[in-house]
Amino acid sequence: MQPPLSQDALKAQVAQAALAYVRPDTILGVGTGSTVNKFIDALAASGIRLRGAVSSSDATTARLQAAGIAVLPADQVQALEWYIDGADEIDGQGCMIKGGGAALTREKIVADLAAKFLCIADASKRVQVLGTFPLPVEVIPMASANIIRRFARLGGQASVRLNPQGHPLVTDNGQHIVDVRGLRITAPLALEDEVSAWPGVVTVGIFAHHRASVCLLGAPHGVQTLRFD
Ligand SMILES: O=C(CO)[C@H](O)[C@H](O)COP(=O)(O)O
Repeated sequence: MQPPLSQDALKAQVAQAALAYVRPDTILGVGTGSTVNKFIDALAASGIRLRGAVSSSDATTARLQAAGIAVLPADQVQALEWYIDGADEIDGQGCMIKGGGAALTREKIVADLAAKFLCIADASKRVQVLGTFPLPVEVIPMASANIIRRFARLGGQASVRLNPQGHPLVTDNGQHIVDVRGLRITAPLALEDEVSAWPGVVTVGIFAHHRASVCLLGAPHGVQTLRFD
């Protein structure tokens, strides 16, 4: 009997499958994370030539450039057909929690440029209700204590994310991340709207307004395609 595929192998599988959505000579929005890294590697090895990519983080920019893919500034691109990114959780409507890699703000900005969002994830990310994964929120540091209190009133336990040195993690945008545990997100659109309106919130990691159009889910029996439009 074959040993079960590792999470890493499942990510590699969906990264490879995502190549079918890449049209040569177009501009692609590219997310952030270990699954996307595998996608960038697969794209580089595929020989598919892009006009360029719009990147969602400094880490992705570096990886794209190392792969010989031109990175175009987001403010010089009017529209994209596809944005390709991973997720920390995805529900049955294609709504997602994102931001485990602290790149949620630029991810949402690039996703907003795109007509369609292709989510690539291993099967462990598929959930019935969002919220087991701590919800990341990018915040302006002076607002974090108040935002933590606001989440407590909603029943969530929030804390500022620390870097390996024990200091608040600083995002590519110079801000902090608050991670919220204990929320059962049954109405993702409403919660995205509510938290987005709080003073000092830069971006909440609920992607309901920018939910996935298609999700390629890596499972032991192969890649499953979920369509949400
Ligand atoms: O939102 C993200 C980064 O901010 C990532 O898409 C998310 O954390 C999934 O990452 P991975 O592909 O490493 O599992």
